[in-house]
Amino acid sequence: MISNVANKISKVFRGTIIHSLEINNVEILQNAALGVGESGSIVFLKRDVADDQVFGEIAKEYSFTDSQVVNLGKKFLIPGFIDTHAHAPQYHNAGTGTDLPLLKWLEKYTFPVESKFRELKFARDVYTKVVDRMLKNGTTTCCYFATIHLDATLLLADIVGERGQRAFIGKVCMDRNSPDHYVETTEQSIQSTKQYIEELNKRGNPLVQPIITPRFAPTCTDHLLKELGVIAKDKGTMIQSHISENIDEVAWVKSIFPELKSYTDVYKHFDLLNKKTIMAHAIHLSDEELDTFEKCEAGISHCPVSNFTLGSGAMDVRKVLRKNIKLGLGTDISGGYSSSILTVIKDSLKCSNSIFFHDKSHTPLSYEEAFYLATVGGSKVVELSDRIGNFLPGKEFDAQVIDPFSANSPFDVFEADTTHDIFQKFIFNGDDRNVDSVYVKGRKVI
Ligand SMILES: O=c1[nH]c(=O)c2nc[nH]c2[nH]1
Ligand SMILES: [Zn+2]
Repeated sequence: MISNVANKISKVFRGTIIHSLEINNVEILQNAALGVGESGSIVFLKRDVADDQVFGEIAKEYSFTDSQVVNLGKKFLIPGFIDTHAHAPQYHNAGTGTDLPLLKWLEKYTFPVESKFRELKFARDVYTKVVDRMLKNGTTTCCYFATIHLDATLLLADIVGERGQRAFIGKVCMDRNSPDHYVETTEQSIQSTKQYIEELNKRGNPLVQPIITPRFAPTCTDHLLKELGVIAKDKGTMIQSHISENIDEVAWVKSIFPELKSYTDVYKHFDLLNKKTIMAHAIHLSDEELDTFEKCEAGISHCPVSNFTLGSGAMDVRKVLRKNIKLGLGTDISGGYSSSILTVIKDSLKCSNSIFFHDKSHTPLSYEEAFYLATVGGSKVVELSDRIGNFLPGKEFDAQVIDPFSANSPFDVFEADTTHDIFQKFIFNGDDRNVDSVYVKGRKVI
């Protein structure tokens, strides 16, 4: 009998459980049982427990009763998705402003909407809706960019905390090459970043962490980049930014930092490239820059929906994976129009296929690999692979119950379909109508 209080069972899921162990190993467990402890951690994962007697023995061993058992029936359990790159304020614009490339898009649509977040009423409305939408789509962990506004960024953190999502939230820093209505002084940017970290840490929610967020190199002075590198090191925080998304952007960085070797070298020079760094896009990096990512153990957020929409280019996932660089998926709301990681999974396959069209040596990404990137891959990028990403005992229970037979399900299941087929149908044709419930660290949040 298990007596350890931390391991005291609160819930047991019985039925089909699907998760990734390795990039090419999706484990589909039929007749499995997963026990969640009162602390929100996974206490056990048992395979092959169809037999009631075998299940009864597990119930005895872990001291749980029938009333604590959730029989999944025709539903199945998968890990929560990890969105490694999203702009919460841009959710206001999601699905609009899809006609311009990056730099023009920032100027015409993005900076104007972000500057409105100085008003807390406006911020509350958008932030409540984006967090609810993310959770409905099964995103249990999200790396959010907020805006330059301290109050509104703390408000986002409070809303995320109330709703129970796991998140990294960054106050955006930008002190040059930005419009007059949306820019900070260097001192304001440094001070409000320090204050933000202090205030957020005071809230004491271990699920919601600050992340140092220089918007991207062109909108930050050398002084600001240097100070942000120092703060990140002092506080041990994660770092997020953008890199090498668009050809004009890369040329612009070269003209601003002529003394540095490359875009990657800019972040490295200012101590902003290490194993706690998440760089979005990374489409046009040279082999040498990818080597630097590998050496620094920095992670990449692949955002194909955004890359297709803004016409930025096709990132070569195989090049990144070959070098053993940590890789996750990101919606990049609202460069990406969809807040669903399922949409990102599908576009990551199209992106890889598009490379294969002109390079037959490229092996297209499989949907199982993309599912890995959306879960375990993301957990590595956010440096939480010991806690989330799959259902190994000891990890925290971040999960979605998927119902392929929900009312208004966007796909149909036929008699001959195997569990593998149904899972694949969900990945390609499913959406939030199939997300029955969502858990973060054992707490039901949907
Ligand atoms: O996709 C992007 N979205 C942004 O908001 C942004 N800012 C700089 N670079 C960016 N890229
Ligand atoms: Zn972005």
